Amino acid sequence: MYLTKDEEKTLRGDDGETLRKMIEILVALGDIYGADALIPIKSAQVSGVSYKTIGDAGIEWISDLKGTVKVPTVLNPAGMDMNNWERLGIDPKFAAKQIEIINAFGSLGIAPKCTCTPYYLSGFDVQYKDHLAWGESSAISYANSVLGARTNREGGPSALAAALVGKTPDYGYHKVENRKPDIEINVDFETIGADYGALGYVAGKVIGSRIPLFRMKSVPSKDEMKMLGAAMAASGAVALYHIDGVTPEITDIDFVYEKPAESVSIERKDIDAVYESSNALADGNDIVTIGCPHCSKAELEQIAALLDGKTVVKEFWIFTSREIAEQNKALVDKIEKSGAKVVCDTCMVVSPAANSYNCMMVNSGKAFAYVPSMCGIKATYGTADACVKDATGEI
Ligand SMILES: C[C@@](O)(CCOP(=O)(O)O)CC(=O)O
Ligand code: SF4
Repeated sequence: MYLTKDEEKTLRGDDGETLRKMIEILVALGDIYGADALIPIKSAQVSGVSYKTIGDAGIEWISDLKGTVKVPTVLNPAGMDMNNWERLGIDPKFAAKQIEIINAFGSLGIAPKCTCTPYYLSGFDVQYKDHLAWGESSAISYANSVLGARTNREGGPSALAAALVGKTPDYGYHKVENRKPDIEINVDFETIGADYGALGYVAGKVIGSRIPLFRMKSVPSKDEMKMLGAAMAASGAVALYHIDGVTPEITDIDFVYEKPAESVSIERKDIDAVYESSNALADGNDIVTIGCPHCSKAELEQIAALLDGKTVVKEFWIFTSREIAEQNKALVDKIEKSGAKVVCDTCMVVSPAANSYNCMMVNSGKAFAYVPSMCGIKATYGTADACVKDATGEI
């Protein structure tokens, strides 16, 4: 891989041991995947933040690093709400470790913004064709597909290396020739709300790590595309998808591609089966969660309206970023008046808070895929409306 004189100096260790180690990671990745150079990135999002997922080895790795990130950088959700961790019953020993992790990232100049929806944050805007180094699979999918930006699926260390160096190796999804669709998915029926998470859950299993081109009857909103992409990245490994007539790259006349050779149709009954699989768990949900990925303002508005005048009869947690919660205090108050809890910086999957429950109801195809494996508890699937009805004891 070609390196500039300055990059060579960094690799020799002239800029210190941390930057030497960081550029070494980038060069190794570039060599493995055939990159010809390092390219500047506009922002980074570092996953591997929760003590639940990185443990003591992760703390040690981050704590050894010195320096300051060169681009705006945010963190993926941590294992707890950093301002209010007692509320969900987090063990103080876990909290101490989590605070240590956030402080270690802080000493590298990374603000404690812990979210999988960095694209909602002010000062973190993403433009079409921007190069990024993001780590969380739903955020990557949203950036590549809905925003038309360019990022590979970075692991925790490579996203942090890119943040500290300000560059990433130019391979994979950074190259336009690797962004062409290679499977067509036809969805010839109307879809709305949680249908998109169920569709992503079904489609991800068919697509694997390929790039789908959806032909859809309905036009999804950005929040619906967020749910579709998150689910496909969890049940499959989809990092980029196109929707005919909707997403920016496929509607760009300069984007040259051929009709994919393989074409698959997903039927309404495939989506219904996701909702229905939940009925098999007869003993009921003892907790309901929404916000995988983190809620937008519009999603908080929807939950607040659905909860209006009602009281929850079981734990109901709604996850969002701290910035969205702070910008929408009235909505948060409205939701919490019902007894539901709006929780920041963390989520149902990366926090240990839900581990002691038996069965969680979700409106997210991604959470539906991950809650059983990462929290060791059962999951049921329903619309936001059904989640609210379950939490308030109406069904
Ligand atoms: C499950 C996930 O959303 C969060 C956990 O990952 P991490 O601990 O932040 O690396 C990661 C992903 O799907 O990319
Ligand atoms: S599991 Fe869901 S809420 Fe948690 S970080 Fe991933 S996308 Fe976000």
